[in-house]
Formats: sequence, C-alpha cells, structure tokens
Amino acid sequence: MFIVFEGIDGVGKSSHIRGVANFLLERGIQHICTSEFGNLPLGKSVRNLMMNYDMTGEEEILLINLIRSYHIRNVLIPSIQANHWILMDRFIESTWAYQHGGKQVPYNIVKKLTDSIKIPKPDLTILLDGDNHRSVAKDKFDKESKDFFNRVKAVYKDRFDQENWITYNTNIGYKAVQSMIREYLAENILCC
Ligand SMILES: Nc1ncnc2c1ncn2[C@@H]1O[C@H](COP(=O)(O)OP(=O)(O)O)[C@@H](O)[C@H]1O
Ligand SMILES: Cc1cn([C@H]2C[C@H](O)[C@@H](COP(=O)(O)OP(=O)(O)O)O2)c(=O)[nH]c1=O
Repeated sequence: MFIVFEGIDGVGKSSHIRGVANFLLERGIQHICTSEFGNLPLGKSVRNLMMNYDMTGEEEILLINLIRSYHIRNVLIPSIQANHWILMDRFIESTWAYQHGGKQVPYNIVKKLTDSIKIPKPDLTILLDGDNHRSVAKDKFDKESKDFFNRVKAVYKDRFDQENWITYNTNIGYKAVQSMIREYLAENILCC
C-alpha cells in the first residue's frame, strides 16, 4: 500500500504520517515513512539547494527530478517489491501544486519535465486542506504570499481524483482528522 500525503506547508502532513505509522505499528504492519527531501542524504542536499538559491520554477523541477528518480530507484521500488506500506510526505502532486500553481510554470512545460521520469502510482493520496499551522517560517515557501498558496491549493483541488484521493480539512484539529484517517484505513484497506 503506497500512500502519499499532500498539502501546503505546515498543514500537518508529517504529524499525520507519524500518527498513521503508530497505528500500523500497533497492528504489526511493516511500513516505511519517507520523503524525497527528508530521507536520503542526497534529498537533504537537494532541499538545501532548492531553499537557498533563487530559482525559476523550471530549474526547481529539474532539481527535484534528480532526487525523485534517485528516491524511486533506492526507496520506493525496493519497498513496493518487499510489500511494505509506504507513507510518503509529498510526491509528484507537490510539483504540480507548487511549480505549476505557485510558480506558474506553464502546464505543457511541467508535463514535459515531469514525464521524463516513470512514477509509481500511489494507491491513495491524502490531501490535507487547511491553514499553515506552523508559527515560524521554516523555508522560502513558508514566506510566500497568500496568493501563492491560493494558487497551490487551487491546483491541488483541480487535480483531485475521486478514484484514489481523499481529503480532510485540518482546521477542525489534529485529533479529529487523525481519527478519520485511521477509520478510513481500517474500513477500506485493512478490512480487505
Ligand atoms: N490540525 C492541526 N491544527 C493545529 N496545529 C496542527 C495541526 N496539525 C498539525 N499541527 C501542528 O502544526 C505544525 C506543522 O505540522 P507538520 O506536521 O510539521 O506540517 P507539514 O508536515 O505539513 O509541514 C506542527 O507544530 C504541528 O504540531
Ligand atoms: C516535493 C516538492 C516540494 N516542494 C516544496 C514544498 C515545500 O515548501 C518545500 C519543502 O518541502 P518539505 O520539506 O516537505 O516541507 P514542509 O514540511 O514544509 O511541507 O518544497 C516543491 O515546491 N515541489 C515539489 O515537488
């Protein structure tokens, strides 16, 4: 089971991934928590470059492609082959939301650049919708304007796929949302 958590900065993705990981642990289900920027030393270097250089959206996609391909080969494919659950913080939809929505790279260019990598399709995407709950800015995107995040949110909304996405409004509080995610997994995935 390959689950991706998406949403704007500070909406609660890492907190909910930790919650779901504990839920799986209690049930003895083998899983990994991962992200392109957080898991491997190369990802941390890429994140550093992206956050500390003023880049165009196109340049950001080229940089993200490097770690995306490397992370697929070294983390995602081996975990999928081992039949482990994968809880991933952001994936390709972040590129659509931030580089196409936020930074306004035209659709055809995003498509061309992102199509250069073969992407494993997530079984489920959990889109967290709500405010940035972080009080202090963590990176360059945290400091972007309200308009920027409205465009990011609009692209997430446009790309919402009824087939295998679910969404929750995080403004109702962490506990309520975490219970709904657990309930969804218990009823729709663990039961089968
Ligand atoms: N629903 C919520 N309401 C208020 N604060 C929250 C909520 N979910 C998470 N938080 C807090 O918001 C901050 C950012 O959460 P985090 O999980 O790091 O977000 P992300 O991974 O999306 O950037 C953390 O301090 C977390 O404890
Ligand atoms: C994966 C990805 C992330 N990003 C941005 C979103 C975040 O602002 C930033 C860092 O990602 P991340 O470390 O996941 O930040 P956060 O915990 O705040 O959600 O990188 C893109 O712009 N495009 C992408 O494809």
